[in-house]
Amino acid sequence: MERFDVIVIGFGKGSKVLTSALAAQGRRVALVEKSDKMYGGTCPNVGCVPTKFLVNRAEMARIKGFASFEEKAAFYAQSIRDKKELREKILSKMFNTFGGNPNITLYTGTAKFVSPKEIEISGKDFTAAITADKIVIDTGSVPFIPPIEGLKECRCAYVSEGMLDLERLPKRLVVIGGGNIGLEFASFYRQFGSEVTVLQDLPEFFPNEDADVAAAVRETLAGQGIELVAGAKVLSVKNEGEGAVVRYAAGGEEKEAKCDAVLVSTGRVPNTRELNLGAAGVETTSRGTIAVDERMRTTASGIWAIGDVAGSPQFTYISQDDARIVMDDFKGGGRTSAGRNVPYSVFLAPPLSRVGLTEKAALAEGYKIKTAVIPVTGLPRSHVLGKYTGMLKAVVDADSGLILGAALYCEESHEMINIVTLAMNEKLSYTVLRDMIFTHPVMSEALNDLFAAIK
Ligand SMILES: Cc1cc2nc3c(=O)[nH]c(=O)nc-3n(C[C@H](O)[C@H](O)[C@H](O)COP(=O)(O)OP(=O)(O)OC[C@H]3O[C@@H](n4cnc5c(N)ncnc54)[C@H](O)[C@@H]3O)c2cc1C
Ligand SMILES: NC(=O)c1ccc[n+]([C@@H]2O[C@H](COP(=O)([O-])OP(=O)(O)OC[C@H]3O[C@@H](n4cnc5c(N)ncnc54)[C@H](O)[C@@H]3O)[C@@H](O)[C@H]2O)c1
Repeated sequence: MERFDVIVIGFGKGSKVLTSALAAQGRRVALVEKSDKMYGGTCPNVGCVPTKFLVNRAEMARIKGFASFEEKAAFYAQSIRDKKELREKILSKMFNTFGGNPNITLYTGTAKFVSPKEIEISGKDFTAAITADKIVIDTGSVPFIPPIEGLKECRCAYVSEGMLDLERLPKRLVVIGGGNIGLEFASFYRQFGSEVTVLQDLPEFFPNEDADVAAAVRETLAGQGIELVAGAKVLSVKNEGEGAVVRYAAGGEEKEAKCDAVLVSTGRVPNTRELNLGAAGVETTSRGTIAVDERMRTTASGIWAIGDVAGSPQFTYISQDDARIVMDDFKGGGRTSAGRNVPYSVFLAPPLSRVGLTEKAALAEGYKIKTAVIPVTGLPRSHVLGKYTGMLKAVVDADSGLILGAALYCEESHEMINIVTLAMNEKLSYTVLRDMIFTHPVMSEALNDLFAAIK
C-alpha cells in the first residue's frame, strides 16, 4: 500500500490550495478526484465561473436589445457554446495545475475509507489502496431534490449543472427555490429573453435582509419582468408536449405555470455518500454535514473536513479559508473558523452584496445602533454607467463606532463589499471609510457618502 504524508479527497478550491501549499513544504500528497470532468471542483466547472460568465453574456444580450425571440435564442445558444469551450480550457488548466510536481499524485477515482488511515480508490480502469496519517475531506455538496410529484419524470426539469448546458433558450422558465442559484438564474435568463417565474416556499424572498433592502431588490426584479411568488407550495410537475406544467398553491389558490424548462434550485446537501465514513469513525450532524470543530477537525483523529461537506457557508472562498485553517492546524497554530466575517454577493442586475449583521439582527443581538441608507441615484458613477437602481445600507455600533454590517445593492457592489469587510476585519471605525480618499468616479466612493449619513 502506497504511503503519503497527506491524502486529500475531492479536488475543490480548498484542496487545490492545500495540496499546492503542502507539496511546496516538501510533503507527499495524494489528491483524489472522482470525475475527470471536475478537476477544480464545482466553482470553475459548474458553479461560480460558468454562471457569472452567463451573467455577463446576459447583460450583453440586454444591451444588444434583440427584437425577436429567435435572435435572443441564437445569442443565448452561442453563449452556452462559448461557456462549454471555457470549461474545457479551465479543466485542462486545472488538470495541469500540479503537472510535474513530484510531491503530488493525482488519482482520478472515487475515494472511500477502509479504516481511519486507509483509502480505497476506484477509478475507470484501476483500483488503488493508499494510506496517510493525515486525511482531509473536501467532497463538496450536491443538489437537494424535493419530493415533488412528477418531478423525477419531468423531461425538461434540470438542476443548475444541467441547465448550464441547455442550448435551447426556454421561452418560459419556472424556477423552484428562490435562493442564490434560483435568483441568479432567474435574473440572467430574464435578460437573455425568457419569461421567468420563481416559486419560493418561504413567505418571503431575501429573508436574511432587512425589509427595506428586500423590498428594493424584489421591486427591481419585478420591474425587470420576473414573477416572484413567495409562500408557494409546489404540488406537481407534469410533462406536457416538449414542456411541463407546474402546479402550485399560493395565497390560498391553486395555480398552474406552463413552461419549457424547470430549474430546481432548492439547496445543496453535503456529499458524503460514497465515503464510507463509518469505517473511519467520522461522525455527521443532523443536517448530514461532517461534524467539525473550529479547526475543521472531524470526530476522528487525523481527519479534517473543509468546504460545503463540512457545513461551512457554501462559497468558494470559504472552502479556501477552511484550507488555510487546516494548514495552520498542521503547524500547531490557532486560526479558527469562529467569528469569520463572510461577505457574499448575489449576482443579480445590479448585484446584492452583504457582510455582517442586518439592522434587525443587530437589534436582536442587543446592540445600540446607528444606521444609514442612501439611494444610488446621484452618485457620479451612476451617471457614468447610466444605471440608477439600488440603495446602500450600513449598520454601526453606536458605542464603539465599529461597522456591524452592510447591504450594498448597486452596480459593482461585488467589489465594494470587500472594502467594507476589510474595515470590519481590521476593526476600523466607520469614520475611516467616511473620510477615506477614493479615486473618482468609482462606485466605492459611495462609501464616503454612506458612512457620512450615519445617524
Ligand atoms: C450554480 C452555482 C453557482 C455558484 N456560484 C457561486 C459564486 O458565485 N460564488 C461562490 O463563492 N460560490 C458559488 N457557488 C458555491 C461554490 O461553488 C461552492 O460552495 C464551492 O465550490 C464548494 O467547494 P468545495 O471545495 O467544498 O467542494 P467542490 O468544489 O464541490 O469539490 C468537491 C469535489 O469532490 C469530488 N468528490 C466527491 N466525492 C468524492 C469521492 N468520494 N472521491 C473523490 N472525489 C469526490 C467532486 O467530484 C468535486 O469535484 C455556486 C454553486 C453553484 C452550484
Ligand atoms: N453568488 C454566490 O455566492 C452563489 C451563487 C449561487 C449559489 N451559491 C451557493 O450555493 C448554495 C446553494 O444554492 P441554492 O440556491 O440551491 O440554495 P439556497 O439554500 O440558497 O436556496 C434554496 C431555496 O429554495 C427554497 N426551497 C427549498 N425547497 C423548496 C420547495 N420545495 N419549493 C420551493 N422552494 C423551496 C428554500 O427556502 C431556499 O430559499 C447556496 O447556499 C450558496 O451559498 C452561491
